[in-house]
Amino acid sequence: MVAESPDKPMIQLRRLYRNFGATQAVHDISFEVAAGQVFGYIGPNGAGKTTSMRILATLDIPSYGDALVDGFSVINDPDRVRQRLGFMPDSFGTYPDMNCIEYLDFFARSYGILGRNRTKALRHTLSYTGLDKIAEKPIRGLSKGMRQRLCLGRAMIHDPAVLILDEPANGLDPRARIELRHMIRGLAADGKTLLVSSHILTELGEMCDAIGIIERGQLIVSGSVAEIKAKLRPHIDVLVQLLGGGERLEGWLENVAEVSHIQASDRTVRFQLGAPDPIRQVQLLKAIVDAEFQVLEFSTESRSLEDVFLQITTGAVQ
Ligand SMILES: Nc1ncnc2c1ncn2[C@@H]1O[C@H](COP(=O)(O)OP(=O)(O)OP(=O)(O)O)[C@@H](O)[C@H]1O
Repeated sequence: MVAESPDKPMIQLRRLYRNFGATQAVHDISFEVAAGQVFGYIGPNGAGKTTSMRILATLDIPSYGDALVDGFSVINDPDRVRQRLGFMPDSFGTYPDMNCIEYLDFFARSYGILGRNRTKALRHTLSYTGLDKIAEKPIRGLSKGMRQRLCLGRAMIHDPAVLILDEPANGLDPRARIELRHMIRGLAADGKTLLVSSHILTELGEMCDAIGIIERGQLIVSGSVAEIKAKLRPHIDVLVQLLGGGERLEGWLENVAEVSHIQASDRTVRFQLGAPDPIRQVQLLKAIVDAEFQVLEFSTESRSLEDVFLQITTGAVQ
């Protein structure tokens, strides 16, 4: 099942609130995820990610506001939401004595998938998650990575248009993380819409079309990774490598508008340029070359996602 219109929002949070006594676990969160997009939901422990995901998965109800999946409200139409949504929780119960195929078959039956369709769904899920070679292995013998795959398989067995994955990369080794990233991008390429949480921004940055950063129940910032970086980056860092004359370039740059924080040695000059506009960078490079500095390399250094995350969040938990 995939969405018909590519621009249609498949996930919508509309002014969502969830209080537990005095704790405002989710406080006025709104965002949308368009069909076929991967949205990274990032925040420190206790930020409110699981609470909002559980509401989307119809396992909890909001104190105020609404959440919609494919246009259906979790409050008014939870059954339709469940048909369209697969949820992979951050901790999950597996049955150690069952094998992979029995486990997936159990969930396929629970979704009412019958006969040939069930055989097809099982075959597709086992092959997609790479579990086909160990389909008959008991769950108790599976590695953490294989268990995560099995749980993803369980979430996708009924071919939902939307997948909600709560910290799927948690505890995985680097190879398993890369494989997970490929599976997530593959699902998006097949037209699925995904909401994926993590408390590590770099884990998600590269695989997401957009991200939202949540802290203490509030969405602090959302948008594409590039947009968020640009929003938070009033300057760019420039590195110039020269054949020599770095100190002379330092003196020259002191008279250039929007240049600051210059650090120079004979062959290397670093500085900040207060305009992220690429045209300005091209003009500056041309001016440096025209002034007869022997430039070997002119590069801009992009700030890491970790830096961006640290700048946005205060690390506060409740
Ligand atoms: N059932 C509950 N009863 C009381 N408080 C709760 C309940 N569920 C969550 N909370 C509180 O709500 C806040 C948000 O928790 P939530 O699990 O949504 O955060 P999270 O971002 O998913 O964190 P983590 O990364 O640790 O899973 C926390 O302060 C948590 O203690």
